[in-house]
Amino acid sequence: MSKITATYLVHDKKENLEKKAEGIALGLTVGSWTDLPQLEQDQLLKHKGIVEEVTELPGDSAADQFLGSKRTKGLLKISYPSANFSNDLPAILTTVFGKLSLDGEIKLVDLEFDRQLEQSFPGPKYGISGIRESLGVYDRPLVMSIFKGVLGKDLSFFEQQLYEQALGGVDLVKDDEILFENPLTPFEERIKAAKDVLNSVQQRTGEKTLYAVNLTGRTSELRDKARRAAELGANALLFNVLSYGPDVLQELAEDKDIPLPIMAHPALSGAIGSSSLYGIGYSVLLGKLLRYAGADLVLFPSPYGSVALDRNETLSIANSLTTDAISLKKSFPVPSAGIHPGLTPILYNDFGIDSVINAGGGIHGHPDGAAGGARAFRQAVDAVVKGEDFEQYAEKHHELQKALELWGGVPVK
Ligand SMILES: CSCCC(=O)C(=O)COP(=O)(O)O
Ligand SMILES: [Mg+2]
Repeated sequence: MSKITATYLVHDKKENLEKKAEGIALGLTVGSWTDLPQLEQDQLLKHKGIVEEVTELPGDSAADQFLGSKRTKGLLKISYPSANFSNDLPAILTTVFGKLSLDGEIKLVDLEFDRQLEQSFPGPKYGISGIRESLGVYDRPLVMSIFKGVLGKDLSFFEQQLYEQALGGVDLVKDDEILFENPLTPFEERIKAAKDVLNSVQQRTGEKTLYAVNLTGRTSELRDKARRAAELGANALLFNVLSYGPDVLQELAEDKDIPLPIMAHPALSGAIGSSSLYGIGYSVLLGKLLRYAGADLVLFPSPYGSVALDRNETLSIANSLTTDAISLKKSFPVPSAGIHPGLTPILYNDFGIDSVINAGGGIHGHPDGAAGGARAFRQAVDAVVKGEDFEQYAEKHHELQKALELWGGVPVK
C-alpha cells in the first residue's frame, strides 16, 4: 500500500519515545485504538499510522542540565497509509503535521513520498535542464541579479536597470519580491518593457536573459494573470510561494497555458522553518515540497550573506532540490542574500555547477554600476569553473578586482 513517511524531531519531558511515537501514529490516524471493539479495530487497521523507527539522540541542552530538568530528544519516523488522504499537499500536510504541529516541541524534519505518491505531483515543468536549454548555457553556474530600488520609480528607471544588468551578462533578472502591482510599474507594462529591452541586449551581445516578473495579487487572480503574462511574452515568473501555499504553486506549475519557469521566493519561510524545536525543516519546506509542487528555481539564504542559514541546512535544501532519489525534474538551488563576487568560490564549492549565483546589492553596489557588477560575477564564475587562482584571475579582470577591493574575497575552507 502506498504511504508517506514523516520524520519528527521531538524534545519531550517524558522519557519513553516509543510511547510518544505510538501516540502520534494513532492520534493522527484512527484515534483511540485499544478501547475499540475487535471488529472496528480490524476495519481501521489499514488506516493506522505505523511507527517505523525511533532513535534517541544525545544532548540535553546545557540549560536543561543546569536547571536539573531532564528532557529526551529523539527522531520519530512514522508512516501514514495513502488510504487516509487525497494526493494533494494540503491533505498530506494536514495528515502528517496538522494538529501535531501545535503539540509541544516537535518539528517535521523529513517527508518521504513513495514512488507511487511521487507520480501524483508535477515537479518542475522545465527544471535545471529546461532552463539551461532555454538559455543555451550548460557549463557553468548561472548568474542572476535582482532589481533594487524600483519602488516609487517609473518604467524608465526599470528599463535602464534591466538594460545594465543584462548588458553585464547575467542570465536571469528577477523582480524584488516586495514589488507588487503599482501604478508606476504595472505588471503588464514591466513584461512588455522587459521583452523589448532584453531583445535589444540579445541583439547586441548574443546572450539571452530571462526576466522573472513577480506574480502577485489575490489567489483567485493568479492563474489568469500568469496566463496573460505568457501571452505578453514573459519568460519566467517569481512567486512568493509561502504567502500563498505550495498547492497554489502546484496549480500554476500544472497549468498548460502557463508555459513559464517558476522561481520560488523564500519570503515567510523563516517563520515556519527557523526554530530548532518547532515548525518544518527547511529541506522539506524549501526543498522537497517546492520541488514536488513544481518550482523550477528555489531561492534560500546562503550560509555566507546577510541573512545566513546554517551551512548543513542549505546543503540539505540543495540536495532535496537536485537528488536523483526523486524521479521528478530537478530544481535549481539559488543560495541568496548578501552575495558578492568574492563569495563565488565558496558558493561553487558548496553548491556546484548546477546552482545559480544571485545578487542584488552585490550587483548594483559595484563601483562601475550594475553592468560592472554583472561582469564581475561572470568573471568570478569563469575563474572558478576554469580552476584558476581567483586573486590572480582578478588582477587581469578589472571588474572582479574592483569587487574584491570593495567587498573582499572569502577563501574556500
Ligand atoms: C533571503 S533569500 C532572497 C534574496 C532576495 O530576495 C534579495 O533581495 C537579496 O538581495 P541582496 O541585495 O541581499 O542580494
Ligand atoms: Mg528580495
